[in-house]
Amino acid sequence: MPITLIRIATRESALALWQANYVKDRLQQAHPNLQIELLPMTSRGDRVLDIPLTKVGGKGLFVKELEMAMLEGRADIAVHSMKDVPMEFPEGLHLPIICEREDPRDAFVSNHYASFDELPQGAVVGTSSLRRQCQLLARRPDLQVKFLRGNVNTRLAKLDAGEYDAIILAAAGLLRLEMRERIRSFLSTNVLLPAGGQGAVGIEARHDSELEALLTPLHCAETAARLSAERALVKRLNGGCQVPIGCYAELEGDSLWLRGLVGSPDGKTLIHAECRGPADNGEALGTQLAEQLLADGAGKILEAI
Ligand SMILES: NCc1[nH]cc(CCC(=O)O)c1CC(=O)O
Repeated sequence: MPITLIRIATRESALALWQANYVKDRLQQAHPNLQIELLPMTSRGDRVLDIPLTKVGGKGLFVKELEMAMLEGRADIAVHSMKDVPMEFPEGLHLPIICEREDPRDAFVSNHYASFDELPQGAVVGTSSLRRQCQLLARRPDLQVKFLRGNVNTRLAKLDAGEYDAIILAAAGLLRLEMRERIRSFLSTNVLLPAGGQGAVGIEARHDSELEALLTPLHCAETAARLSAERALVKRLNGGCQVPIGCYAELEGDSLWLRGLVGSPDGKTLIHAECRGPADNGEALGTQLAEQLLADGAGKILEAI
């Protein structure tokens, strides 16, 4: 029996729903006769959080629930923000598709200041990402970094309530939610190296060659090559989205240029490294750069977290 229906398990946050609908629309374009349904899933308790606080077997509760739905046959695929996707998959599941990357940069969002450089002495900046915190403090030790969690709309509401002079968010989330006007400026990757996978969406699925063939038109080989290097670096450093690791790969013809960074949360120590290598072996490149960061002292910083 050929596949006639694909069910997409998704979280219910605005961003998760946007991403699921994006995959749905693109799949529908590629296969007009295919039936595609969303299966929105409410998580216990912490559904308002973008970064799940509760970890189950090393994974966020959300990811676990989406995976259960696929393993139990209630859903066929799940759509993830690649920067939040774990490195390991349960038996029977894998991540065959990586879609074209949106803008990978972080965005400066403020109601009073046009750019990071305009922030006055001692300004309060909202982020709960150690990666952002360490890089911003390295540049501006006078700033006060203040805890900020929640989904994109929650974070913006807290900014608007006056709790922060500015907040830092992934540009991709704001662009997808049609909130480009909220972005006062983009932070260059030289100032703020993104998280591995930032801005890219991936599709997790059961092992099934027919399903995979249907999904193939959504795959972006260039994005996948870049992310293979970034994810290998993060994997070698045992990092998730809660650690102060930045990494970013760009294609230069057949070659990848990979930059990586590990920083102490106070921004006093930043370890940078970069390397170039063949684009068809990003994994080796990522591992190699992670080794270099470790040789330069990254291990000590990461152990202290
Ligand atoms: N960790 C939260 C998260 N996961 C994915 C995105 C959106 C951007 C993306 O897809 O990389 C965000 C929001 C943010 O970091 O501001």
